[in-house]
Amino acid sequence: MPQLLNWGYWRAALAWTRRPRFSRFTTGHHRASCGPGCSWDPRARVISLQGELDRFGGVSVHLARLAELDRLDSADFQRGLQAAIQQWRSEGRIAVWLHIPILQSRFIASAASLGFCFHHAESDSSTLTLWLGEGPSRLPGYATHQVGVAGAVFDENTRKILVVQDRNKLKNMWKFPGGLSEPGEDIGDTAVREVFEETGIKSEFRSLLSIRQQHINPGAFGKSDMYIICRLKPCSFTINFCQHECIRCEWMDLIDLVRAENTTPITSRVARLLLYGSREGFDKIDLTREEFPAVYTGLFYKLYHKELPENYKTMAGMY
Ligand SMILES: NC(=O)C1=CN([C@@H]2O[C@H](COP(=O)(O)OP(=O)(O)OC[C@H]3O[C@@H](n4cnc5c(N)ncnc54)[C@H](O)[C@@H]3O)[C@@H](O)[C@H]2O)C=CC1
Ligand SMILES: [Mg+2]
Repeated sequence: MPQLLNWGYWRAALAWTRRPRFSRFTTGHHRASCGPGCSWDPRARVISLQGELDRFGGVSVHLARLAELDRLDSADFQRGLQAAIQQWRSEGRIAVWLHIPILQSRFIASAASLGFCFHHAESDSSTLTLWLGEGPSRLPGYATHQVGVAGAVFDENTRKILVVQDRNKLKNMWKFPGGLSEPGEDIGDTAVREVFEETGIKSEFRSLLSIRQQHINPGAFGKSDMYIICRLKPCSFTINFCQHECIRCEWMDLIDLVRAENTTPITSRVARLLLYGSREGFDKIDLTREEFPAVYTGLFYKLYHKELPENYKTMAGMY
């Protein structure tokens, strides 16, 4: 948890010369509260931010918490930020994280001229960083991969597998239906959702079969791409495929997909993996899923690995 510092600590964190246009602050000689995370002291003629100190010794500044932000011009902001940086340096802070609401993006150029760089952006804000510590920056980067998930829906009774041909890319190439994971979505849930959206087939997660990692992927805006294929069990069989995304969709004999030439290498390899699993037992190919509580956060996560025999899980009487 970042430590919230008291007002006095950050009194000089961001200051600019008071201007007459802030007339509502010209009377009174007490500190007026002007919103969460920000205080105004008419005597000191400064605006102070409630900076947050993180556990690594960096400082986070949320401009959204600064009152009168709409009326602050870029030059005043830059002067205030410069003074604050000096202060943080003298206090031995290692980095500054500056969170800027999209409507206040005019401050980005001011910050950049003082050495800040983009760290990441969300739909409504950007985050810039400035390294103040010794040597090159040790700040972690932002997201490095996108995650795509496909569902290999295999019907053990008919030995048929569900395949599609994309409308927009890989035309005439058979592949498994799938798509990009939503933020916070489990891998198996992405596979089930994407299969249903693209083909109309309902299914259940069974296991994780393969992971492909590819760098500098044009479809991932030049970032890395993780493409995960799951084994799914069908719960319905009537195809009603999405005309926007697919030009063909069918239940194909698994052996035909294994022999097919108009397919991607990854689809072909996973078809062979499924053939092996269906003949020798899926335990040979499945990475199964189990949920655990996270030690530090108390949240839950999923762990995927080859099935571990029950006596090895408990280790009862094993020593
Ligand atoms: N090796 C294989 O068999 C294949 C693997 N993949 C992997 O699957 C994952 C993504 O699957 P998708 O089916 O593509 O995702 P998806 O099912 O989430 O569809 C993405 C949608 O966004 C649209 N789209 C993408 N870029 C666009 C742009 N610049 N402008 C407008 N619309 C755009 C597409 O037309 C599609 O409708 C990735 O991980 C990718 O690497 C995708 C195709 C084949
Ligand atoms: Mg798709």
